[in-house]
Amino acid sequence: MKGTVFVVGLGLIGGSMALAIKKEHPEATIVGFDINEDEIRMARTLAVIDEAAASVEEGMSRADVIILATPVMQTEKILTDMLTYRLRPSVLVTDVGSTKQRIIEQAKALLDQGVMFIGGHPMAGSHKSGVVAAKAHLFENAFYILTPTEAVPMSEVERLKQWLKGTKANFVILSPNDHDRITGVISHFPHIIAASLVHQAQQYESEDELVSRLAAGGFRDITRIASSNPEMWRDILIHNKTELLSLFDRWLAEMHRIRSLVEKEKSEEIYRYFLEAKQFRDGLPVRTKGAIPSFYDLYVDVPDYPGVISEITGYLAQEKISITNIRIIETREEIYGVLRLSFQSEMDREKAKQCIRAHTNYETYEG
Ligand SMILES: NC(=O)c1ccc[n+]([C@@H]2O[C@H](COP(=O)([O-])OP(=O)(O)OC[C@H]3O[C@@H](n4cnc5c(N)ncnc54)[C@H](O)[C@@H]3O)[C@@H](O)[C@H]2O)c1
Ligand SMILES: O=C(O)C(=O)C[C@]1(C(=O)O)C=C[C@@H](O)C=C1
Repeated sequence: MKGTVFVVGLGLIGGSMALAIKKEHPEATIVGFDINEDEIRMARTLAVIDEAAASVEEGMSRADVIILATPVMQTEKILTDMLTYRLRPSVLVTDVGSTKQRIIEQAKALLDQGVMFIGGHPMAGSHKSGVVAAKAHLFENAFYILTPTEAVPMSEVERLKQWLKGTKANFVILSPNDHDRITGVISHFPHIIAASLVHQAQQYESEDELVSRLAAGGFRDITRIASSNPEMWRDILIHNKTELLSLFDRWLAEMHRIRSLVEKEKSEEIYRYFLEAKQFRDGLPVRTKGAIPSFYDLYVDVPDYPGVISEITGYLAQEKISITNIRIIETREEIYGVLRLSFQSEMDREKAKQCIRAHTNYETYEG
């Protein structure tokens, strides 16, 4: 598609969106703006944007699509400022913020002026920030939630999806309330827990400096997200306050429940507590990232050492099992990578699973 896409906020998500759009629509012009001039310079050096705008207002005046990719409190402010800007009549405006209710509330004034605003949230990311961490494939196979209001015709939602096709994400439409309730449970509250675990370890560290030196795999896995951008998370907590307050109450009740089981040494119940959590966790489609699992995919947890891919493909070749696609989709900190192998049929996938199990002790999962 031809046109000018203006990205405000050239960080991890804004940069990744710019790259994904350019990949699918090379004829589009990507214009960017960031309050941090270093990010603009870096975005140009890395060819994430074609041009830098002189200001938010200047960039918006020539845009066919506007993507707000700033922390959510900044997005709210920009939405207010936009009310006085001169925009193209057919402009499509969207955001990528992790919360939706407050953003949509703010965007109502813009919608009242006839500007097509569609709230958005690509549900993939990282604890890293800044344009240097941006990747064109960041959102591939992830959920991408859209929260159009009734004022937005479906044809405009389809137009936005066409622009965002390069993300290769699975679009899902939700109400802003449902969005904030669900993301509160599976994203926002877990970030609070991760940060609180780090705080707890830090307090113990003052008593014994061995704490951080011994902090190993489990602690690192569960606290990775505590390394995320504090400004972004401060804004999210304030925006989703109501949901989070009720989650705090439920979490405290949950902690009291397990605390009491431990206090009373209820061994059978403690076992069940972990078993039920394991069963639910193991059933999550974690490795596919997205809504629609690709068929005949097999995921293999592989240790991160050179030659491991050729080792696995070698075993499969010996048994004449052909692979249609192979990809490392995720690297867990330092220990494992996840290898995604795709097959033409269910039978091939089953044979591959047996073959890998026979030759290695790597865990395999279906999508
Ligand atoms: N990081 C994730 O995992 C993730 C995933 C999905 C959505 N989001 C959402 O995406 C948005 C951006 O997050 P990110 O991870 O890219 O953060 P980031 O820190 O990497 O990038 C944000 C950028 O916005 C710029 N910025 C801040 N205020 C600005 C303003 N007023 N005008 C112009 N630029 C401004 C900052 O300088 C920074 O470069 C947030 O709303 C966040 O909630 C984040
Ligand atoms: O992988 C991570 O580091 C993330 O925290 C990504 C994550 C999430 O909670 O899943 C963070 C915030 C977003 O709004 C969407 C995705």
